[in-house]
Amino acid sequence: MAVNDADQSNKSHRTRQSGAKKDKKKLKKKKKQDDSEDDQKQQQNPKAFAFSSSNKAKKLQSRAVEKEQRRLHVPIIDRSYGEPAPFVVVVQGPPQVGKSLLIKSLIKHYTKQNLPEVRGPITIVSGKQRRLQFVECPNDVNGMIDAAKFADLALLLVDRGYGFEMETFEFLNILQVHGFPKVMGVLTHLDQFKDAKKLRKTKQRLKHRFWTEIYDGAKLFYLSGLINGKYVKREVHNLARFISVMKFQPLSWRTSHPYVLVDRFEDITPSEKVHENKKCDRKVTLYGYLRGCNLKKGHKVHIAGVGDYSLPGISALPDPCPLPSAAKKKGLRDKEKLFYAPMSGLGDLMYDKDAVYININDHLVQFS
Ligand SMILES: Nc1nc2c(ncn2[C@@H]2O[C@H](COP(=O)(O)OP(=O)(O)OP(=O)(O)O)[C@@H](O)[C@H]2O)c(=O)[nH]1
Repeated sequence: MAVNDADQSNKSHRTRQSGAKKDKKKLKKKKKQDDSEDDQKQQQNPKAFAFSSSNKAKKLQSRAVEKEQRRLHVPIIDRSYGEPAPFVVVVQGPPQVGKSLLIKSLIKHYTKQNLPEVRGPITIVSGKQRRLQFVECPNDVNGMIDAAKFADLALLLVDRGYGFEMETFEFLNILQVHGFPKVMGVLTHLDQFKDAKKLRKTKQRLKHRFWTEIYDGAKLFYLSGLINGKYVKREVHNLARFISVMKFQPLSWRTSHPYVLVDRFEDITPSEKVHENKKCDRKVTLYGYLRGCNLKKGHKVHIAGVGDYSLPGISALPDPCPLPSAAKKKGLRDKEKLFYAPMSGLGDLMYDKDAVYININDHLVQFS
């Protein structure tokens, strides 16, 4: 039978209501929709690099904070090799507060030797791996500025009778300029308090004043008075112990610049030249431990309070106060050297550029 194409009426397409074909179609449709949404998003370009999920944002944020903290806590590497130079303990305070007496008491504790007077840096061995150099800070601003540059630990002496004085605040401000070293407070003249309650109150007040100046919990020691003209042994022992185990952080400026704390100097200008002209140019040799980094011949150096000079020469000398282990290794002496204070006139070995001097006590010398 012939059928006219135009007359033919087809059943309209019935979309599948169930079965595999229906699922396939559904998936296809969904995919198409997603793609068009993505296209739309790309076209809109929501803020470039911004997060779209809050979880991701939280993770990113905490990671950034962690990274920053890690950067802040990177240990500063002490690049010095060999034995570390002695740590410098600067004893600072207003006049007559007891600076010399404290240094003498500490030296007595560490070395069992009596120091007649405090002049220049005094080097001692305080432990197997540690040497300390005690310096009394002068009572003028220039002296304080110099001391602030080389101090690894500053002992701030405070007379309880007067409380904190100008000198202490001045010194604290100066310390801030040059990189803050460790700071400890020491209260003296506490024996002048007769009333125990008043003493306790004053201690509290001064402690809180000290904390507001430095930081909450800064260490403050008390020296309760004198026994036979010396501080109480137990208190000095505690203070010495604290200094011996203290951790010193290398300050970044200092580790990148060479500096020397001179513990002895010698004028080597020929005497005829000085006789001829008292104001002639002098040649002076300076002795001390080199800190920071290496120093070279010809370097320009600044001598505090004097001026700028260039170094005509530099030479390494044997350590006048070696650590016990090093002294033993070299097999020079059985007795460990514990003490070196050339300007105060103590110490039994003295190294010069071209000679070594040995001090022998008079009672040990026998003449025949
Ligand atoms: N009663 C009492 N006297 C003390 C105390 N501390 C120090 N002195 C005395 O204070 C005087 C001064 O002590 P020094 O050690 O010479 O003080 P200084 O700070 O070195 O003094 P200058 O170098 O002149 O600034 C000495 O006679 C000490 O005996 C203390 O806690 N109680």
